[in-house]
Amino acid sequence: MIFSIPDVLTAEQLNSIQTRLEKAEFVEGKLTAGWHAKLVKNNQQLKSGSSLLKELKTEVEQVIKQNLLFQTAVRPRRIHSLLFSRYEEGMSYGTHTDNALMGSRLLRSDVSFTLFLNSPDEYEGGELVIESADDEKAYKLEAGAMIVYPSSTLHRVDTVTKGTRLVVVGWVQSLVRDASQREILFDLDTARRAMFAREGKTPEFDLISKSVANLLRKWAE
Ligand SMILES: O=C(O)CCC(=O)C(=O)O
Ligand SMILES: [Fe+2]
Repeated sequence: MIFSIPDVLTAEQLNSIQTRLEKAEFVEGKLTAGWHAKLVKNNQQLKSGSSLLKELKTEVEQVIKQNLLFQTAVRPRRIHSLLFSRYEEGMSYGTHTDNALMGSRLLRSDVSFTLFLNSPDEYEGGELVIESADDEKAYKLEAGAMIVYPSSTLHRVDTVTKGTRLVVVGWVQSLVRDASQREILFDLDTARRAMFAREGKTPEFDLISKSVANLLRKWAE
């Protein structure tokens, strides 16, 4: 399931993050890419180990974690490996797949996300393109919005031909590893919330709630 979430960050939060990033030290993105992704990764990212990275990571993780749509659709166990990436004119990230296990703790990447930190008006090109078996789709969202997609895909960032693209990318180890199981839970949860809003706590709502809980018990790890 690929979906977007608008307004994950407020204008104030975006402003504050942008201001802090303006003065920050960025390094070559290749430093954190796997051996094959290195060949096609041409961007910059906030220096790892810096206190600013720690501070921003905590802030952004906190906001993402609290988003209800994210919680129900992704079921995060760990949000991890956040990178603040910058693409200047001429930069891109060619077709690749994300590493399955990341960092020294070998956290699994079930779900990938890109949270856009500046407006699409500020740059040309720079679309995130996600491939499927017979098609591909390009995403370039408003500042503060986030695109969420399965880590199992091939994807790329097209060349920025003008301006600067600023994003946070990150990965999630989900409580529910299987994407089709996550989708069943998401659909049932969405349906029961709609029923609750319309009719309150009916016996049908209770039955669906019971199923959601029992499926989670079966599938969560
Ligand atoms: O910048 C993006 O939107 C995605 C970057 C990406 O694919 C990655 O860092 O693995
Ligand atoms: Fe990627």
